[in-house]
Amino acid sequence: MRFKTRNARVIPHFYSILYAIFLVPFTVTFRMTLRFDFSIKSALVLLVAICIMPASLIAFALLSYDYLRARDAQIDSSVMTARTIAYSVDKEFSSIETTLRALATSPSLSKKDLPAFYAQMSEIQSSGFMQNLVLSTLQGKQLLNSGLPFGERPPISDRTNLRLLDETNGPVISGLIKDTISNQALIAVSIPVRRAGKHIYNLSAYISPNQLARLLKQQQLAPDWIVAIIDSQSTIVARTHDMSRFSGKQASADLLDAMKFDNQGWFEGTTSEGTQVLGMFSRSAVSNWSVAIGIPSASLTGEMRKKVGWLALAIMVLLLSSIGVASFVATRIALPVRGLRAPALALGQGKDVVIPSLRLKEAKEVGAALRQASLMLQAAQHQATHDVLTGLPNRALFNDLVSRQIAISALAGTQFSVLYIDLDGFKPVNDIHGHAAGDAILCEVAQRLRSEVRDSDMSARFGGDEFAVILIGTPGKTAAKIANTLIRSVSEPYNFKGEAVRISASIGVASYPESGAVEHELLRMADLAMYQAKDAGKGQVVCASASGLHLSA
Ligand SMILES: Nc1nc2c(ncn2[C@@H]2O[C@H](COP(=O)(O)OP(=O)(O)OP(=O)(O)O)[C@@H](O)[C@H]2O)c(=O)[nH]1
Repeated sequence: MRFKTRNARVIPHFYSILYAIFLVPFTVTFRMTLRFDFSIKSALVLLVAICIMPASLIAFALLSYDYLRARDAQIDSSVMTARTIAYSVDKEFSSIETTLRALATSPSLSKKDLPAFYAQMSEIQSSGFMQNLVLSTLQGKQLLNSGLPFGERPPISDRTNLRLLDETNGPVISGLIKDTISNQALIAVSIPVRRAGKHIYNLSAYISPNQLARLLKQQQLAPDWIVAIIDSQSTIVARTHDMSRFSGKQASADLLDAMKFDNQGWFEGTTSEGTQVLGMFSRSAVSNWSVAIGIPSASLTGEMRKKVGWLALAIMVLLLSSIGVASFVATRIALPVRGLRAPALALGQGKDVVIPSLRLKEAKEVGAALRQASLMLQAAQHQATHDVLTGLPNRALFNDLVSRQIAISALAGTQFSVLYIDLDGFKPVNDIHGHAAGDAILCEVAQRLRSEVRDSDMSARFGGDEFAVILIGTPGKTAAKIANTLIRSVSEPYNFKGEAVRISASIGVASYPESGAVEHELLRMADLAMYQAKDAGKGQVVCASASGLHLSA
């Protein structure tokens, strides 16, 4: 037998709840990730929360489901218990009826031998099972009462069951009746005594409600369960708790409401003393008496509350420890990633990229890529500003240096000179010894020029067989002397595959500020001077001064 319970209403929604548990957080998170920038830490913490929260909610849902199932089982078994107790009550009444029916057939009664019949009644009463037995007329006048000495009668007639006994063959069970002899509330079980089909007497047995309370005790019910036996008039007859207080009172309103339409079932409400209970009841179809069981809600949900408490604690610990681990991992990831900021900025500024110690594989890979990019950038920059063959600075870098030096010298009031160098007789080297020989000699020329000037000066190759030198802080005269030194150096023979190769150089000298105050003017003057040196027969030095171009001795 199943009862309609809350659980039954919950189960159809169970899968929708699970669906919502998973769908809602994931949708929210997905939208958040689209909208906001996350730090590694917040992303990991969020991830942990997303992983743990649905599992936690499922655990709570399963716990609730488990509780509802357990409550269902409790309801079913408690209704069965109520039915069993109601059956025991019926059996009690049935046993009394059997005794009464046997007594009603007594030959003493047929012979109207009332003393002998009284003796029989007394004997049954002395068994202790019944409070007393009464033989009365159809009008309710007591003829014999086993609770009184033979011949004595109570002052008031009991007419409780008379009308019913007239209509039925019994037994008729009264509610609680005030016994005029013992002054106790008792229950009367009455049958009609018939002879030749004629109703001649009524025979009743009175039992105490304690007799029924004993039945409750025999059931070994949980001590906090409040169990009551209720008569057909909804009056509490016996009870496990506070019987003296509630016996003879109406059952609680909640129980009466629940019993209005069903013979058995359950309800949630309060008992007569106001305890919140989960109540189960069963009404006997034979006697119309009921048994109600009230399980205090506190004891029913106590275990559930304990489990929920432990689960909440476990989830809290899991969540906090996971967030702690996530934070630690996030820091381990974020530190190396942040450590790449400085190298990236250095790369952008064209500075040396120094990769710090990064304890993360991916960050190390990015660091290595930054270093590689830095080297490639440096190589590209070198290529853009240097001559590929000789490695000397090219014209662009040289011009740039001249511009800067003009600015510096203008401020400092110093001088410097620029030498334009064009090799003499270089073409025949290519023609006679080949292009490779020409290349080797160009490199050697570069080397000689570099070695003849200071580190603070700079030699450059402009292309072909054209070179240039800037001499920092050097006035024109000194520059002319150095130019002659350079011609001597360049004119030294070159050894190419055992052969001595000879070339020379023509040099034009221009000095700042004498020959020009701006870069292009200064360089143009050096160029003109160099052509003048060529025209003067090569292997010469010509200086450009304010007064014109002069051959240097
Ligand atoms: N091997 C080699 N030769 C080059 C390179 N660049 C230019 N040349 C050659 O250098 C020569 C320069 O020409 P010129 O300056 O007229 O030759 P030159 O014999 O020095 O002439 P003068 O200056 O009048 O003495 C040309 O033959 C170019 O082909 C280079 O990178 N390597």
